[in-house]
Amino acid sequence: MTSTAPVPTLHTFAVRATGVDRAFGGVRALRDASFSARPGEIHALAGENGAGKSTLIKVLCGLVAPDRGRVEVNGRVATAFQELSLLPDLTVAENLLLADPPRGRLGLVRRGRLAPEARRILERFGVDHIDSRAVCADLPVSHRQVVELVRVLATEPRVVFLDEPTAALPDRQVEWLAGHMRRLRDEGCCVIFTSHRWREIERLADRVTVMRNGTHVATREKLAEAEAVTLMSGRTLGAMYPEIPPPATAGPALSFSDPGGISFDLRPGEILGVGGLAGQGQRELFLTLFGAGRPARVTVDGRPIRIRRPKDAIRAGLGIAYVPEDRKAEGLFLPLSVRDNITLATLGRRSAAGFVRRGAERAEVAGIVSRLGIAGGGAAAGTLSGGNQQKVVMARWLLADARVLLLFDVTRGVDAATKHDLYRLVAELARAGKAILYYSSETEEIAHLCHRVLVLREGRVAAELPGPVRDAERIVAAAIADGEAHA
Ligand SMILES: Nc1ncnc2c1ncn2[C@@H]1O[C@H](COP(=O)(O)OP(=O)(O)OP(=O)(O)O)[C@@H](O)[C@H]1O
Repeated sequence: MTSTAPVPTLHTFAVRATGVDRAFGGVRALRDASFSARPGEIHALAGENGAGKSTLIKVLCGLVAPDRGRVEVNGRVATAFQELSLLPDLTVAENLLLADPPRGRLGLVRRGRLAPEARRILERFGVDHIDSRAVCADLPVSHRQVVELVRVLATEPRVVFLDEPTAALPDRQVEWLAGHMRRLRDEGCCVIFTSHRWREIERLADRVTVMRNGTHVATREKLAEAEAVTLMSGRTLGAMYPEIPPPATAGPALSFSDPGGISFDLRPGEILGVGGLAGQGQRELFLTLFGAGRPARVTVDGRPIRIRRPKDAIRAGLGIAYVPEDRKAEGLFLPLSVRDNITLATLGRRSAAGFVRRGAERAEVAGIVSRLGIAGGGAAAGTLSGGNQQKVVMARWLLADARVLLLFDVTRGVDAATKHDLYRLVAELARAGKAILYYSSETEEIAHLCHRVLVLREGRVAAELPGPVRDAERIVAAAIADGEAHA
């Protein structure tokens, strides 16, 4: 039978949501949200923390039912989530083949075939350095993330959702993932991903959709970062990076000398960046200084101190803020209010004479809370978004006696507007005379925020660059150039 009816335009979209509402209890995660993505494109979803990106993905892949509105999908869908969905007690092979294990003639699972089959898949994706027999819980987070991605990509889907796929990946694996995203796109697959790193969106996405407050704001092929930030936050933020005040000329607040190959002095008001390719000893340096690594000797304000446990570091006036890999807030007392969390660090000081000066303290905290745009001073810290919790952790140091701050990847997984606020907080801490050691998995930040940058390679200082470096490529070049010189 022939028909002259026009061919239905089934393939103009791979997924489409129209007028979707979804609430969780009292929280309206999606409000009249619409979205559409095509086959053969990489489409980024951008928005602040809590804008509704993950919820939209969950609605589109059928994991969460919309309260209202329509969802249409063309083809097989695969999704990799932020919270890894691997079963931790199972091996890599079991996780990879869970949905479709190799079976014998009687339909029984051939356990002996699991590991070799999984190894073939890992080889196909160029990541056979990961042992298919390893138990997932024993793998580093970055490897678990790679396994999660391989599990998703290996199903040859027509639509792929990747919810912050790069947040736990080192640079090299980001390149690996980018390659596979492009390959899938070129094969006609629709690849949808979320990220808080604008450079990644710029580099990878054919189109970007911005969400704010659970709703669609714009979909564009080209979008400059400044406009994106305005669209995401609903406010004009001005320059992304603040002016960094000059450091004091006073003697060092901290001197560290490690026979292993890292030595530095850190002056009051100075922001010293720790850069280099991922995994070159940056984390170990921070852990050592915080008393959670190998024992170290440092000099703080001229006093030699031995650091063997975190208590030694805190007594010596070292404060640490970082985002742990599993993204659960540490260093905060979640049931206590924001205000109490900020003042906690100073209780010892204020009650030295037997009194806590509540009034003065309250005024000081109110000033900080409003200056830094921290939401809900009286609310329990546990109810804040990750980015706002991070602000509270750092705001504490403004009041506290800590003289040296160890800021380790404090902006990871945080949206652009909150990053903007955190950068200002870093500048303010420096202005208040705190000596700051700063690491970020985004080299861009180190390039803009730091007075000086130590470039690490294999646990040693490979180069020292005067800052602000501004051009992140120069830090990467210094890390690599030195590597070649040593090769
Ligand atoms: N299962 C749930 N129960 C209660 N509230 C939820 C649930 N899932 C999401 N929310 C709320 O819905 C809102 C949107 O969350 P969603 O995770 O979709 O945002 P997002 O844009 O993905 O944020 P992020 O960038 O931080 O991952 C937030 O206020 C969040 O707290």
